Amino acid sequence: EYFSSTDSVQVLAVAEKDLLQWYQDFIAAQRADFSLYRNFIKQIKEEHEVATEDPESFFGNPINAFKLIKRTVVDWARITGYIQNHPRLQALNANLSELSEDVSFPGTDELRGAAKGLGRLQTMYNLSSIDLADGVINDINYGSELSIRECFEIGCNLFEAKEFPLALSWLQLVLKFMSFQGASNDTSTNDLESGELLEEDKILQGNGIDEGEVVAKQLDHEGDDENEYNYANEDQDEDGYYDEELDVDHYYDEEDLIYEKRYGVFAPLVLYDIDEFESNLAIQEELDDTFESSGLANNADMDFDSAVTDDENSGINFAENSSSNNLTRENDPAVQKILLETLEYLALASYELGQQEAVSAYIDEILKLSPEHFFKDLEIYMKHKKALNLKYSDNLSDLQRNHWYSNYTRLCQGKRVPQRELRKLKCTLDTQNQPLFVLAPLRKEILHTDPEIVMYHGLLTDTHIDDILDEAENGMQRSRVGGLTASLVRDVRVSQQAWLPYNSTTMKYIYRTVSAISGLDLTNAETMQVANYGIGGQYDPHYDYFVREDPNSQWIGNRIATHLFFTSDVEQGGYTVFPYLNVYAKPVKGSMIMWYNLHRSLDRDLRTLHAGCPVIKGTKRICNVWVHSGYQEFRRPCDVVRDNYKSSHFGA
Ligand SMILES: O=C(O)CCC(=O)C(=O)O
Ligand SMILES: [Fe+2]
Repeated sequence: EYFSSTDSVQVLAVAEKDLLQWYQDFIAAQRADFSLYRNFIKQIKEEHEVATEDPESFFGNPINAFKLIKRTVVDWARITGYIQNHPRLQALNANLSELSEDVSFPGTDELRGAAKGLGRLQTMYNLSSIDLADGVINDINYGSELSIRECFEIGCNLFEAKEFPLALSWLQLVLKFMSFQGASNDTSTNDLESGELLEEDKILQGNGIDEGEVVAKQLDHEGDDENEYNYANEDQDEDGYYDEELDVDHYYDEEDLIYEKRYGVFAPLVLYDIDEFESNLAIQEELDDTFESSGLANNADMDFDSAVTDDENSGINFAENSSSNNLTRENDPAVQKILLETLEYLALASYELGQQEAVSAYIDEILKLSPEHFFKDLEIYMKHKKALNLKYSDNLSDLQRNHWYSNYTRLCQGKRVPQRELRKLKCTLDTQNQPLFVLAPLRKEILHTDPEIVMYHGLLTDTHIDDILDEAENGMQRSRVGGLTASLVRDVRVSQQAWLPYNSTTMKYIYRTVSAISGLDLTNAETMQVANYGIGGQYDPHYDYFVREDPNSQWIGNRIATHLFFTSDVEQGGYTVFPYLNVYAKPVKGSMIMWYNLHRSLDRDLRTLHAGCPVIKGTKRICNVWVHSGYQEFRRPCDVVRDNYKSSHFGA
């Protein structure tokens, strides 16, 4: 579960650094080998060219005859042995499997989850796809743009998640970025130029600039000037590297092919698309078979010296080729493939939304690109099938259908409906008649009066919070919702959580503080829940009390009160909101919100519906102390009259 927690994303980033280093070293070493093989083979090939002119005379020369025999006995055997033993690849594989034991790499679900997280943010905060693609979140430019490929991935994943309008907006962006003037009717502009097309592909296509540099540097260290020369120049020759006729060249092509694949080098770890993975695997296997070689360390022993010396064919045409790296190439199969897939998704998403004309327009474009595309038949089907004509409301989620939904989103955006009552709200310093607070009075902010929702500021210091995080670190798991038996991982709550008992010094401090503030008996409190929310992390509107109480619960009675600590600030988003009460609270590190979930009569207070809004930027950390109603008879006695009438007309 990576998308739901910033902490785990950071773990992944650390793991990726390892991957980066390993592959970089691996590639550098492979390339160094390649140049040795190539030079060796080139030299032999030249000999054969001479030999074919007059074989009899050539091999009639005892020196030539000796060289041939020496090569077959010594050199070819060495190369073969070198290639067949494979410590480098074995070492890489060992590293990889060790890493995947430590870190569970994300899969397709996680990618989908992350895309949905972004989509949730867009819906909640009216963030346009084009702004996000430009790295702009709520008018703040964070300078991290999305590439076309990333926009494409978001679009596809949102489509698969049935978020059709959002999927459309992303895929239309892809079309626009590709400067495709087809069926897209969106006319807004974007900073991205088509020249920036498929930025990853540029890298993945193995133009090799970086790797070449790396190797050149490495060889520089080793003082191997010849090799460095070959290396630095190798990048310059984009297609084929060397004489086309040389068989060895196809190794390079294959190597490049691997990079060209979307997740080429990561294929064994990131299973994105099974077909793609399989074809990568096939290429990888072929490559492995070919280069079952021993490590670079053995190079010194090999007798390739003569072959390494000259290489007059390398290093030409640098300037020419660098301009052909521009990926706007219309006929580039990678570009065509994305374009086609984008159009396919656009046609399907439009179809789902009943946008019949758009469907036809997209299919026309598809057939222009690929006349035999199977959408040919689908077009007839789609044209003849009655337009779905879904209304806007047909696409609303259950959540969006709630009558409080607009309050919810408004509050999440930090906006309240103006109300007379708001004027009664105030901030006070309060000792609560507790000796604990005489010297350091509580800084109370009343957010709502009936039911009372109070925010207490500055309760936890950074040290307390660090202690809590340390204690919770090992127990974090994706949050589950649901009472009784069903405890499900659902999108309703996207966060990670752990539970802490009141044992340590800091936890005892929390226990004392909460009992002093609320006056409740904490012997009937749940252990403290620690949670953190990452990208799009949130908690849909809900009640903290249990609708059906668990007869086997270890706690007596329902959750009478919630104490919600904020243990981080949040850069953007992540407010706690009460849709019925027109209340929002912006998280402030070290503060706590407290409210009662039950009326004094212990009936459920339906007004306490609340939510954790999606985090837009940053990490949100909270802790919950839920106290149950048992033992509180003297702490919070009942009124004479039942007071549940106050909320009986609320509720979904
Ligand atoms: O994250 C929030 O602001 C609310 C959390 C919450 O309501 C809960 O954990 O029950
Ligand atoms: Fe809650």
